[in-house]
Amino acid sequence: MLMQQVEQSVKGAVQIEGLSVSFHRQGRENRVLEEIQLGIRPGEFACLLGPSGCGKSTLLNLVAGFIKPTAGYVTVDQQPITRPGADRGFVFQQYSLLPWKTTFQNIELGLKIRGLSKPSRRELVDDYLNRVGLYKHRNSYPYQLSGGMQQRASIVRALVNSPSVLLMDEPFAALDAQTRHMMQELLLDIWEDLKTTVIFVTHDIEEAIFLGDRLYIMGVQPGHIKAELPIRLSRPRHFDDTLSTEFINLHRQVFECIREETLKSMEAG
Ligand SMILES: Nc1ncnc2c1ncn2[C@@H]1O[C@H](COP(=O)(O)OP(=O)(O)OP(=O)(O)O)[C@@H](O)[C@H]1O
Repeated sequence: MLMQQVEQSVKGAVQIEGLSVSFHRQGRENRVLEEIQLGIRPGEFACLLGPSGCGKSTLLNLVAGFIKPTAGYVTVDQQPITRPGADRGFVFQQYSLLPWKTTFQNIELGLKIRGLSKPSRRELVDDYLNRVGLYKHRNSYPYQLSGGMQQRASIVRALVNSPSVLLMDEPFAALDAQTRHMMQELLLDIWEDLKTTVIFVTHDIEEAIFLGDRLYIMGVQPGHIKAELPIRLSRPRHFDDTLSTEFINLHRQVFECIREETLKSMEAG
């Protein structure tokens, strides 16, 4: 059990109300998201799925506070989001470790900025590094790590700061299939300890069903929440679960829902 477990479980309520975003380019308005309404409970694992360009990353960036909405708002634990903050950790698709720092130094950075003492930083970071099998690579530089190892370090870097919400934008998309499955199981293992709220963007239907408590399937033109689907598969989940009839039926249901939207966006060119 990780040290931060207890304090995590009651934080991380995300509320999105009437959220719309438009971008302007060369005098033309591009309405990307319209009237998004959703509530994610503390500790919930929510997955955002939808065709390319429907606005998944934009929605995640709004929760992160990287961009501002045209209308509506996001709150985390009743606090309106206006900018990035330590209550939200972010894991990107691209490996984003600082190349001139070791694994340990990359992970401890946020703790150092927050003023944690050296022994406390070492204890916390090493605890996580052991947990994700990276302890012996603590003094390696990012170029010496595989893609999967770098993403494990990126996840730890986000979690070590005890965020209420972990935002993940296709974090495993660049990994090979075997590594991706291992990373999914590892992420669930950690999440089941910490119960941090997770919002996870993915293209991969199997990944979303395997990980999520709830799927938000987005539609296009402009981006909106088309369907909300609770996933009631028992936990802990294992890769074999993806072969069950229940899983396959859910997959089919989600596939059909996304296919309709993909066809719409293709017809619109
Ligand atoms: N900063 C920006 N300025 C202008 N347009 C933007 C900006 N960010 C996103 N867009 C546009 O918003 C739309 C949605 O993009 P977004 O990346 O959120 O979609 P997505 O569903 O995550 O796509 P993908 O699955 O392909 O990553 C796209 O048409 C994109 O061109």
